[in-house]
Amino acid sequence: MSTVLEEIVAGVREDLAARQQTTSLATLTQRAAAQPPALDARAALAADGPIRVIAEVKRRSPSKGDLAAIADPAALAADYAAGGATAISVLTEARRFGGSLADLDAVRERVRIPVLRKDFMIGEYQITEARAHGADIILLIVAALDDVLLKDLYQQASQLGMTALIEVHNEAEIDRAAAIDAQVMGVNARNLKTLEVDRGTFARLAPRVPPGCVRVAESGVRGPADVAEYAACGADAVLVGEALVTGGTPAQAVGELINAAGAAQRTGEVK
Ligand SMILES: O=P(O)(O)OC[C@@H](O)[C@@H](O)c1c[nH]c2ccccc12
Repeated sequence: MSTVLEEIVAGVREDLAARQQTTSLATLTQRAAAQPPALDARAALAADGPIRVIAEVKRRSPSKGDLAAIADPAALAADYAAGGATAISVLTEARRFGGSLADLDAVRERVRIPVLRKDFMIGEYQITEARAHGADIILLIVAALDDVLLKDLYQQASQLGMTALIEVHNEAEIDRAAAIDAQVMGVNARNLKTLEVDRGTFARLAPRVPPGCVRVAESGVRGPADVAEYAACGADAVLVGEALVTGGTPAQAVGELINAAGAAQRTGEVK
């Protein structure tokens, strides 16, 4: 039986093949070269402060189904930025998450903070495509890549000036990410093979993340208390989708997450 991750990647592969028929890599390379340089997302995520929030534009998910219609992704991203988000994550996967490159374009045009293209990257075409559409950060999911491809895509992203958020879910994946000298690691509380969420994953794995590497806690944040907990366990940043798109007041919601981490830090909870 195939895992959820394998099923998602199979769909991504088909959609990718269709795009490759309509837009050549040479065209994307030209468009990427015409973009303003990528913003330094690593520095932004490593900056001082209680916690950095990467706020996600997420319409639906394989685990939860429809979350929010998001008719105007750029307006949502602007709200996130106004609330103090450090970066915006835009899901571009269409089949399971309802995203698109058009969403990425719209968000890129509106905000001046780093933008993450959140997708299932399986080849160099998508990395160039991300830069051509103005992304500053790409996601590389260790569980979806072999070591050779992981390293190739990581190097390509670096050459294009982008930051790679390397996503891990267990000890072995942290070691594989460390082997390519990952500078920004995202510990996903959701197992993409089963979609199960375990909020203890970050606390358990954080000590194994190499020092100097920016630590991002991904998924499962229900509200301020969960962010305070992630911050207390040493997260530099949190990546939040569902709680922000279903909350109704995104700018305020982002502010509350940041304040919760700040309050935890002031009362000495942060280790
Ligand atoms: O909606 P949540 O539970 O706040 O999760 C956000 C984000 O971490 C999640 O969307 C995510 C993390 N890694 C991914 C990889 C692919 C697709 C989605 C994801």
